[in-house]
Amino acid sequence: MSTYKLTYFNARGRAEVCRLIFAAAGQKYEEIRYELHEWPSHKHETPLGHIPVLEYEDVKLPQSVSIARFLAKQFQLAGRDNFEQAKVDAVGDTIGDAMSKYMSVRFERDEIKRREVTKKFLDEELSKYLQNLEILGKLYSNGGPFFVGNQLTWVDLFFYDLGEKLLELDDNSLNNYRWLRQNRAEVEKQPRIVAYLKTRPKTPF
Ligand SMILES: N[C@@H](CCC(=O)N[C@@H](CS)C(=O)NCC(=O)O)C(=O)O
Repeated sequence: MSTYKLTYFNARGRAEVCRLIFAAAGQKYEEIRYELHEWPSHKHETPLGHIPVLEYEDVKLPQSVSIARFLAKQFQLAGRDNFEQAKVDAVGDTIGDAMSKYMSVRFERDEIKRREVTKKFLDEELSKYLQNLEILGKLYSNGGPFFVGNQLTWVDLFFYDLGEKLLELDDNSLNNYRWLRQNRAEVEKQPRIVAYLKTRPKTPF
């Protein structure tokens, strides 16, 4: 049995940051990927009725960002000291805000409304999140390509994932954000990430 078991849909969604952390750490884990129709009969097995859930030491941990932070600390991807971790968290919370907004837009059930909110998100709302992320990147990166302290942390992986989602929505969405594009390019060069991206299951979102 693996030390870590991650349960989510057969999708990247909110679990992909955790999978990227496992990949960057070279850590093996067990994975359950539910198809949508399988989920209702498993919902009651989770602490809060939603996924992702990480099982560790026979305990189930919900909340994607809490799981990501825990894994990052386990694998030294959270920042080298307390203050670096605070900077990493400030970036992570800013990405989290953008991710929550993206999720509400992308998975709006009513199709007409979804088109409206997607347009508003892309035309009016997204730029503030991305500008804020560039500000933090330039502030904490010491001139390097990673968000904090010249080394890869989980928030570089978190932004890699958010960026992929944004580019799926609009392939011009990162055009005005050179620092953020370079940050993603650097993540994409990491050998373990290269290997993971090549072999991960292909899913629509
Ligand atoms: N804040 C939670 C949100 C979790 C969440 O809403 N998960 C969705 C999938 S992305 C889910 O479980 N949906 C099925 C349901 O609520 O029944 C997190 O970040 O993990």
